[in-house]
Amino acid sequence: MSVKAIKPDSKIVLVIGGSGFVGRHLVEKLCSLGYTVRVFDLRTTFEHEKVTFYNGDLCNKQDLLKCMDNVDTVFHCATPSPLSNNKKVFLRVNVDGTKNVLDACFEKGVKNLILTSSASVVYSGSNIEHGDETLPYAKRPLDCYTQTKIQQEKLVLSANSESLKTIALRPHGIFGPRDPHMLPTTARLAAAGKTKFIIGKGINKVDFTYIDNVVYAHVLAAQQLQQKPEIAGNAYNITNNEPILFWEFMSRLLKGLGYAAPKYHLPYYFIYFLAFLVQIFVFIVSPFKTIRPTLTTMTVALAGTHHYYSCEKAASEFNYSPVVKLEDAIERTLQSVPELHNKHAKKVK
Ligand SMILES: NC(=O)c1ccc[n+]([C@@H]2O[C@H](COP(=O)([O-])OP(=O)(O)OC[C@H]3O[C@@H](n4cnc5c(N)ncnc54)[C@H](O)[C@@H]3O)[C@@H](O)[C@H]2O)c1
Ligand SMILES: CC(C)CCC[C@@H](C)[C@H]1CC[C@H]2C3=C(CC[C@]12C)[C@@]1(C)CC[C@H](O)[C@@](C)(C(=O)O)[C@@H]1CC3
Repeated sequence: MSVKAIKPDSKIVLVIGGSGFVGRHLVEKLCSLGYTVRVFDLRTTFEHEKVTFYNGDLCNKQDLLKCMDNVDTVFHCATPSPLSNNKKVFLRVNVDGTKNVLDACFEKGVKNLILTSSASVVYSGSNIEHGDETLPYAKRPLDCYTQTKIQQEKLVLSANSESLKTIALRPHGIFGPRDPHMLPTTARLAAAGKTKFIIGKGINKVDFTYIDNVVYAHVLAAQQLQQKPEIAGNAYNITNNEPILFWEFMSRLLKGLGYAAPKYHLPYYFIYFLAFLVQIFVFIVSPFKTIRPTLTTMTVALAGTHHYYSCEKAASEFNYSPVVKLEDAIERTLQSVPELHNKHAKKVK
């Protein structure tokens, strides 16, 4: 089963957050398949002759209603930056904003809503090995991003109905060209000399998901929601199906960027406690100054524990399987970094 091209301009789709990393890759794929694509976002970050851009705030339902006439399917992939540290904004966008998206979908007769959720909605900092969708939502999420992603997913899945089919896709550790989070943060930390250390023993395995596989899953799910109503109302893990040692993956990126791989080990619980103290300090000064630390209990836990997931449910219920293997994905990602283009071009198959 693969994603299908459609009769050109026979279906109108809306990508909320379409100017972002996942959103833009999704928009480009949908256009290539013949969809009429609209983008709703706070900002416009690119031009495309086949795309109609609507600038607005999904927290303002009137803004949303303006772009939803005759829309068949909505892809909701808007979020404040996961590494920002603003609880109010997360609650406002991921929870109140998602309520607006659902209300607008019902008002405008949208048939399908695909939410880009996150595998971390079941992660509270303990090891997860081959975790499937039966795992409960994290009772104590490590940050307000994750807390609001849980609330968001619950809202979307409980809205599933005869008139609006909803589905939540849970990618994990998305990377690829134009990623604004993982690679740039890694490069910034490396440039500051902060990537000499391995947090913990370095034996924790994690999932990373190449952007083309995430986009493929979104289109596949959207194309099957109507034919397979049984998949509606469900959440599905979406990964590369190739769990890798976190520090091996990071070392590949760092060496690809021209930096040395981390080599000195730091005790995991010591760094976790340090991160906890940093967060207390950030909270104390927050009335006076907003600080966005990279060292948080969430990022330390992600760097020091197992967190990889099973995609068997997506494979069996809507035939998902990754279209780009991890090795190729890493090379393509490094090749996409302008200053590294020539160095990696020859390696890409
Ligand atoms: N990047 C990852 O590793 C990852 C992993 C799993 C899930 N996700 C999920 O994928 C989705 C996309 O993430 P991304 O990495 O592309 O993020 P991103 O920051 O690149 O894009 C998010 C987009 O949402 C827009 N947005 C934010 N607030 C808005 C508002 N109030 N109104 C309208 N638009 C608004 C932003 O302008 C931005 O263009 C998110 O739902 C995220 O939770 C991301
Ligand atoms: C050498 C350094 C330790 C490198 C630091 C890399 C770090 C910036 C990334 C490593 C794992 C990434 C990650 C997300 C953001 C960037 C990292 C922390 C993530 C929190 C982004 C939001 C997603 O929804 C996420 C929670 C998910 O489940 O995919 C991400 C988890 C991994």
